Amino acid sequence: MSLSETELISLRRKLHQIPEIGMEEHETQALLLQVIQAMPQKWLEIKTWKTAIMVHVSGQKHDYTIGYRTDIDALPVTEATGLPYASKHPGKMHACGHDIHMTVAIGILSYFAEHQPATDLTFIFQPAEENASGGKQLYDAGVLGDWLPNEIYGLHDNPQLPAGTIGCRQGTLFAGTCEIHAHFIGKSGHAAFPQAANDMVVAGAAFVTQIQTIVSRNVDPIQSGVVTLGHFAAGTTGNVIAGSAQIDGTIRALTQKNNLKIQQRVRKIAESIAAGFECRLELDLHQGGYYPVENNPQTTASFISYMKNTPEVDYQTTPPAMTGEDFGYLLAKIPGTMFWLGVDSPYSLHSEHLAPNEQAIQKGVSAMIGFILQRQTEIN
Ligand SMILES: CC(=O)N[C@@H](CCC[C@H](N)C(=O)O)C(=O)O
Repeated sequence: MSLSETELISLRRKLHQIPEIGMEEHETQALLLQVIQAMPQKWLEIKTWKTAIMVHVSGQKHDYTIGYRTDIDALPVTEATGLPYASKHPGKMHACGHDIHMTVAIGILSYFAEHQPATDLTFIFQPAEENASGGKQLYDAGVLGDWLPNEIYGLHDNPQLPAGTIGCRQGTLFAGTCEIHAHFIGKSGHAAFPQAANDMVVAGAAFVTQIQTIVSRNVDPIQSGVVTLGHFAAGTTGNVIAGSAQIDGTIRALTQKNNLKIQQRVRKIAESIAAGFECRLELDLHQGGYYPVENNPQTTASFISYMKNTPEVDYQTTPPAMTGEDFGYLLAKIPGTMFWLGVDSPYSLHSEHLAPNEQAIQKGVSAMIGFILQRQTEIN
């Protein structure tokens, strides 16, 4: 039998209790495998790669494959929801709702394990969306082989939308991101003798200040961009001059062109600060697989048309968001569509208080099963 809403909610709570950081999702992988192996196996084949799981559902015809992807990793966040099924892993939490994502994927898979699809389907349970471009790693490793989908879909939960509402748009849904890791290395010394040291608090502060000009002075104001520096660590105490400053942050832009332009400006400013302050710079600008999430015109037209015209689905066209997703990499390789699933919470993604409304799960499952069935008639 396809999994019921009650069974799905129970699974989601189990997954919620065992959050794991990217590429360490061993317990999560074991639980998902247990659930998948308990489904009818007639049309299923299962492969694993590191902590990923791939499931192939053999359809009535084999000339086309529709893909569905979920991420499975969690964040280094200490949960503060007070829920009875809160995280059992100290300092880790499904604060981005990937437990909801996995459960929706399992719900869709359990339906097609019972009802043979018209075309082949490939389900991808990918690790490390938050930290290590797990989708890119999996794709580049070539492990999908002939299970590589012709088109692919994936969702992200959205606390700002009512539970179960589907949100989508043509074009760019999410920004492309790039991590900034800048290390300025000078010379420490006594606070009383600045002439004998090279103070990296001052160099780092100058970098932080100058970076603020990128979005205001270098990015077309009609377009947009973000440069956030979320971490600055320098020095040890008030009367010792700091010999090093480590500054970390992230770039966000809705086009790859703007992302690269911002990267280039960050590099230029960091290098000029290092030259001006006569210090050493170690700079890592790391984009990995976090390309802008650009929805394909054809698959997205079909997706939006189904969601808009199905009375059981609440649909909203949503604006682009500055969140990132390594699904952007898969969409650069395979046409497809990413969409939002509303989970109605006053707290944002990555908040230690995030408590998604579980009613979204069944609505997401039903909407996606309906869409796959409809899409298969369009393809055949
Ligand atoms: C949906 C979401 O919150 N995604 C993350 C993706 C992280 C990208 C990368 N580690 C970076 O910080 O650039 C996000 O922070 O948007």
